[in-house]
Amino acid sequence: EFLPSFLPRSRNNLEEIDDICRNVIRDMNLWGVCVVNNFLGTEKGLAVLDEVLSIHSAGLFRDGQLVSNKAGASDLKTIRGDQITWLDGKEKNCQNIGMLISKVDAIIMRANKMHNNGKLGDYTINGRTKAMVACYPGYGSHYVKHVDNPNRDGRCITAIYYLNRDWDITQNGGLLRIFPEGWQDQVANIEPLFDRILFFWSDRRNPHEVQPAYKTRYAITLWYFDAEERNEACRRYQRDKEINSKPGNS
Ligand SMILES: Cc1cc(NC(=O)CCC(=O)O)nc(C)c1Br
Ligand SMILES: [Fe+3]
Repeated sequence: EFLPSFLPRSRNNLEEIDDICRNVIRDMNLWGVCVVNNFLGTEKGLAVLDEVLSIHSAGLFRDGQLVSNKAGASDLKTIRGDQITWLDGKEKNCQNIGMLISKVDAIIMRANKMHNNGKLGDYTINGRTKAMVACYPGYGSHYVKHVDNPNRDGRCITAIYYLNRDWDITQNGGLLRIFPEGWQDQVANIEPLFDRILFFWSDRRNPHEVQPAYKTRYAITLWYFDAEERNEACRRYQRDKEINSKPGNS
């Protein structure tokens, strides 16, 4: 319907981006972890979910690694971990995933500029991985406790967008538990709720695990690079490759 022009414009998305940036900067510098709910709004969130569901039903997810179940060797049944696929968001029928990626980029790049002369947590962020779309198929699939970037591969921030509607953690499991360094014995229990995005430092400060999920659980992950750490990792990789390619080396 026609809206009289004198009505206040809805908060434009730059104001919204600024608000989110301030939250991200504060929480990352205070806790190393930041949760933002209602990131895209229901309608756009559902559009992203639809694209992920159609990718999944098209069988484009690579089977996740096999993890032996808790019963150990006795019971040979193995449980698939997460199934994943990598997207840059420009593929056909992925425009909403592409819009999500652009919004996360806008937040990270703006937060990077806003905070003490262009550094977020003393990082200079200049790139990221493709988007990793992950699906935990349920039936107890989980992800063991790990650190995303234990050996300075260049990744400084992990961003995970969750797509799970009507998620009941008591029935469906799939809790992400982070054990932030410096929090003493406190842990961060993150429910993988629809339209929620989570940011955390990718290095050893944030070991985390996904507890067994009993309903299909979707997430889209982006990892952002720190320029210096990434360049150093690439130089190390090149050097190792040269050393290993010389005759007589292992
Ligand atoms: C493939 C891969 C997946 C993940 N995912 C999570 O940690 C789960 C987070 C969540 O879905 O809540 N992490 C690493 C370091 C690799 Br590699
Ligand atoms: Fe991880």
